[in-house]
Amino acid sequence: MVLGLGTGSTAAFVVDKLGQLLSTGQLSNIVGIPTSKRTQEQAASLNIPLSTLDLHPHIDLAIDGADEVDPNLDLVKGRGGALLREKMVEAASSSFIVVADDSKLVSGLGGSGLAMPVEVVQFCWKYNLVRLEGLFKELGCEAKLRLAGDGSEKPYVTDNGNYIVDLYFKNPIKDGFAAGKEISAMEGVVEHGLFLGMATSVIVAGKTGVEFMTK
Ligand SMILES: O=C(CO)[C@H](O)[C@H](O)COP(=O)(O)O
Repeated sequence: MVLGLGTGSTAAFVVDKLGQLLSTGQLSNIVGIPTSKRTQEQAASLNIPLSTLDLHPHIDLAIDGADEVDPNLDLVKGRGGALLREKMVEAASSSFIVVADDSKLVSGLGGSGLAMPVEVVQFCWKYNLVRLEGLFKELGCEAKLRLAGDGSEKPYVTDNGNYIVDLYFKNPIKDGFAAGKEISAMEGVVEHGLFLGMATSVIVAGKTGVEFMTK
């Protein structure tokens, strides 16, 4: 079985569990396709066999976390910075299961007030930041370059050598597909964090237990 291995604090639990199941012999014959360098390092440290999309262009199942989940199982992903590889791996997967807690549930994407990331090339990133903010002006969008988070003014650099512009919306996005299309059409945009029509099911943990959301 070819498994897409997600990125983030939730996906890390999944990777840990896979490592444990492999080491106790409860699982065998799997190969993992990691969605970030972080996940690659974690999986390698647990002796999970790894490969690439080049060698395994068809993935059976991907498991990952999400930042926002709407009632249609459309997602915002990439606050962990791995959106490009996540989207490539998850788009190549026959099934894509999201694991999240109920704080991630929103009625409309962009509605959490937290970031919706867009990966952009480093060249003239400010030009694209201004264009992205202008695109969603009527939603009260504020665009910010993501920083490395080490207290410096250095930008965060993705595994692919790009920057991230985080979009903060005052109002949720009405038409995710139209928004995604417009963002992707911008020269210099590499990928955006709207994962639409991709999740097969979502496992949501809440105070009262675990709920399965399917289409
Ligand atoms: O998209 C992601 C990384 O790019 C993560 O899946 C998302 O940010 C959720 O992370 P966490 O499980 O830590 O809340």
